[in-house]
Amino acid sequence: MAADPIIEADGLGIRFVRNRRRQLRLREFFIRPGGRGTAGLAADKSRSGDDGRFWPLRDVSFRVAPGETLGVVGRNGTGKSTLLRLIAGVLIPDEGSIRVRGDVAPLLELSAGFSNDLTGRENLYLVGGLHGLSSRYLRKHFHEIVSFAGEQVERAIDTAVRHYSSGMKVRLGFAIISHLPHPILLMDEVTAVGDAEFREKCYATIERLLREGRTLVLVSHNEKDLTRFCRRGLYLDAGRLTVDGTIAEALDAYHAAVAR
Ligand SMILES: Nc1ncnc2c1ncn2[C@@H]1O[C@H](COP(=O)(O)OP(=O)(O)OP(=O)(O)O)[C@@H](O)[C@H]1O
Repeated sequence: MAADPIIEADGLGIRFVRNRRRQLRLREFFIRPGGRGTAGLAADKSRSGDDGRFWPLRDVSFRVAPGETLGVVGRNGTGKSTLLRLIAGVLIPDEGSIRVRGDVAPLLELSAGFSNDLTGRENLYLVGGLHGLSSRYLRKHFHEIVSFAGEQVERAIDTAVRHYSSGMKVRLGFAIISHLPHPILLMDEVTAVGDAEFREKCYATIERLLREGRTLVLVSHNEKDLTRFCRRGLYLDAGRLTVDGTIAEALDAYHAAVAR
């Protein structure tokens, strides 16, 4: 690989306790690039025990060069979303390390940063600001962002977000996050972002961002999306990375597992 990796996972592993979550609030992880080590966290390394501890992801190593497009596939519960959250810094590894050299635009949990009592306009400035966009930039692009989110959001931009439908929140969230200049895009199911018309707008936006050379990590069960956006594929099997190849190779492994 010629360029320095923009994402580098080495022996990455995380342990969960069933029904408990050790997760930072979204606001705490916003705009936090750099390495996240394991310092002192790997006390008990048992695979799983009577106490409900288990490893949803273990011994995962890979490198991603800038501009690569990576699809992560695997059956339900094999650790795909957990991997995205480790890259985003929402979760901290118990083993190994994950280094991310650049800011991450998390096109995930799109409405998670919103405060329900604030209006759409106020949330736009709040969430955009939390992600590092200046208020000057946000003022300049305000109409563009709001009009991307659609007429319904435009009409309700001075209404408290608690009165928005979940689709409206997702549309406003996507409109804001897709404005970030961050080099790394993380996505969980592109198709979860709304109705068919909005989805087409999202697809066009993602394609534009990829043409600009952004790096994409996409978790999806939708093969059309995976083959449309990703050249490379990781296949996870019960928390282990068993295929790191083209997206077609990763999907073949997935099909073989589903047929078993
Ligand atoms: N916060 C948590 N606490 C405890 N267990 C969790 C937590 N989050 C996920 N899990 C469990 O960890 C495992 C991996 O979950 P993950 O969401 O990463 O899987 P996935 O491959 O993304 O699944 P899907 O395809 O269904 O979205 C699953 O067994 C899940 O039930």
